[in-house]
Amino acid sequence: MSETGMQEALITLDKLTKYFEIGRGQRVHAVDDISFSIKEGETLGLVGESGSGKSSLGKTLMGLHDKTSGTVTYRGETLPAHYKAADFKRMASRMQMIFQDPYSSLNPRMTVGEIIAEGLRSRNLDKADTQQLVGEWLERVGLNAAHASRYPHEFSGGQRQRIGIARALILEPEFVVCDEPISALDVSVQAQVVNLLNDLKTSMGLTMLFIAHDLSMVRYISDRMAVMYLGSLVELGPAADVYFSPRHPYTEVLIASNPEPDPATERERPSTAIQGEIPSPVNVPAGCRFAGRCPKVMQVCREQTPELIPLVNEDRLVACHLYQQ
Ligand SMILES: Nc1ncnc2c1ncn2[C@@H]1O[C@H](COP(=O)(O)OP(=O)(O)OP(=O)(O)O)[C@@H](O)[C@H]1O
Repeated sequence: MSETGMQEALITLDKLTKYFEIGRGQRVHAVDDISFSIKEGETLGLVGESGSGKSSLGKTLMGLHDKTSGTVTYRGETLPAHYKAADFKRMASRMQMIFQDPYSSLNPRMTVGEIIAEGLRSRNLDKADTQQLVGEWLERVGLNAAHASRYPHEFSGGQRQRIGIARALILEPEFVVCDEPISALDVSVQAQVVNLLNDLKTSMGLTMLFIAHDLSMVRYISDRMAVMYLGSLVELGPAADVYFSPRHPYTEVLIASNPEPDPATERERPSTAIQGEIPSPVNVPAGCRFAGRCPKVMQVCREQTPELIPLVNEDRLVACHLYQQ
C-alpha cells in the first residue's frame, strides 16, 4: 500500500511479446504486445480458449521463456529479457509458479520432502530446520508431516497439487502465477484446492495471476479478469462486471460457452455460444484477430487492429471497434 492507502502495482507488463520461431520464417504469435499491471494483494484472472497464449504469458512473465520484446517490471525493477541461473535464484523468493499437471510436475524419484525442500537450498538451513519447515508446510496445505518420506505416486491428484503448492510457497513469495492449477483434477477436489489457494492468498497477502478455463471459477477467485484471444488482450475489468456484462463480442461468446454452476445466474448471461476453432497464431494477419468469428464484425475490423482503450464511465478496457470513436 502507498501512503495514501492506494494499492500499488506489484508487477507491470509493458508491450510484452513472445514469438516462437518455428522455422521457414514462420513464428507463433503466442503473446503479442500485452500491457497491464497487477496491484499488490490483487488476484488477476486470465481466461481464453486453449491456444490463446495464457501459459506463454505466465511463463514469459516468470522468465521461463525469453522475452521477444517488451518489459516486465517488478516493484519498479525491470527484469531481464533473458534470465540467467542467478536471476532465477534471486527471483525465487519473490515469484513462483504453480503448474497445471500435478502428475508430471513432481519428480517421481524424489521424496515429497526433497521436492518441497528443493527451493530452500539457497537458504542454507540445517537438516533439522529444513525438515521442520517442510513438515509445517505439509500441514499447512492439508497433508501430514509424516508424508515427507513418501513418493509422489503414493498420492492422489489433489494431494499432489497440494505438494506443488507447498513447493511453490515455502519460500514465501509475494507473487504467484497459478497456471490452470485445478484443470487436471477431479471436479470433486477442484473447489478444495481453490479454497486452499484462497486461504493461503489471504494469510500470506499473496498477489496472484490465476490462469484458468473455467470462467465461473475465475470470477469466484479473482478481483479483475483479463480475457485473451490469439495472443492479445481483448478485455480487462472487475471480474463480476466482465462476467455478467461483457463488452467485447469475444468475451460474450466465451462466457456463453462456459457452463454456469449456479442456475440462478444462468439467465443473466448472453445466449450465443462460440463457433468454430481458434485460428492459427502463426503469422497473424492485420486487423482485429477475432474478426473471422465475430457476430458483430464491421468493415473496419478487417483493416485495423483495435487498441485496448478505457470505456467512458466504466472501470474497463476493451479492444473492439464497436467502442472506438
Ligand atoms: N515452445 C513452443 N514452441 C512453439 N509454439 C509454442 C510453444 N509453446 C506454446 N506454443 C504455441 O503458442 C500458442 C499459445 O500456447 P499456450 O500454451 O500459451 O496457450 P494457452 O492459452 O495456455 O492454451 P491451454 O489453455 O491449452 O494451455 C499455441 O499456438 C501453442 O501451440
